Amino acid sequence: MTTLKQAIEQAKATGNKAFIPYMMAGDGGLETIKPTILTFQQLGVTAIEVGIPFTDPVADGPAIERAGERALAAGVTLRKVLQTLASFREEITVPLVVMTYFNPVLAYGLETFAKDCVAAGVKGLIVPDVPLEESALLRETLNPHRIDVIQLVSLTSPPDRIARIAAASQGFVYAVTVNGITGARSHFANNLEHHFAGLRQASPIPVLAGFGISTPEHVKKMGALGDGVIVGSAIVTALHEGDIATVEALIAASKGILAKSTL
Ligand SMILES: O=P(O)(O)OC[C@@H](O)[C@@H](O)c1c[nH]c2ccccc12
Repeated sequence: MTTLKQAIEQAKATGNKAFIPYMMAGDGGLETIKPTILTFQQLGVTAIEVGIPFTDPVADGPAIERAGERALAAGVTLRKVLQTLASFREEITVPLVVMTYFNPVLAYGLETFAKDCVAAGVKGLIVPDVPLEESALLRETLNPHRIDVIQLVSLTSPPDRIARIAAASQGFVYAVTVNGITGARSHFANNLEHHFAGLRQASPIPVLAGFGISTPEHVKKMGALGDGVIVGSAIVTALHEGDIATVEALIAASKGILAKSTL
């Protein structure tokens, strides 16, 4: 079974940028999880970020917050999501990354959570409310189960902190491309090239850009800065509206972009 790093390297080897769509698990009911994942796989995504609905999603913008409310109203819980994933585990061909806040994991019990993640095909974890300084416990619990703990780097992190985050992150470094919460943006800061150059130099593992990326043009532009992109709100909104053409166009934009250094 492919690891995150392998999947991202494989995208690169075929001349593509990594593309990781975010889905709010159970937006539309638990039964939508399987068809959504199978659709993403068919469209050639590199990995899938599976969001767990939570009552206090401090890092989430309106589109994802609303999706979370819909999923919670449908009775979706972390346990039910992991059970659902495990039920079609053999059909999952790309690495899954669970995105959740720390509280549901703590309530679940760390060790049980790790075991249930393995049964569900989970290869990575993003917990945005656990800062670098507190992240060792997650790595100690999850690494023996071959699950990567992914760290986020913000635009405002000073160089020494960027270096420490890059050294601690696993699978890839999640480079946040805007200040603030998730959600579509119409433009980005103009010092991103410099930021990414420093980040890539500091990081022994791939660097992926995420936050605000919501059009095929953004995918191309942000993809070229690093090793790939993560797209959340735009995908969540399109899925909710049944607009697969938009999902397809976003993914297609990640194909055939050469890395800047090879141009
Ligand atoms: O929605 P956006 O702006 O495309 O950003 C990706 C993001 O949604 C996804 O990775 C994510 C959803 N919730 C998060 C919380 C923290 C970090 C990342 C996330």
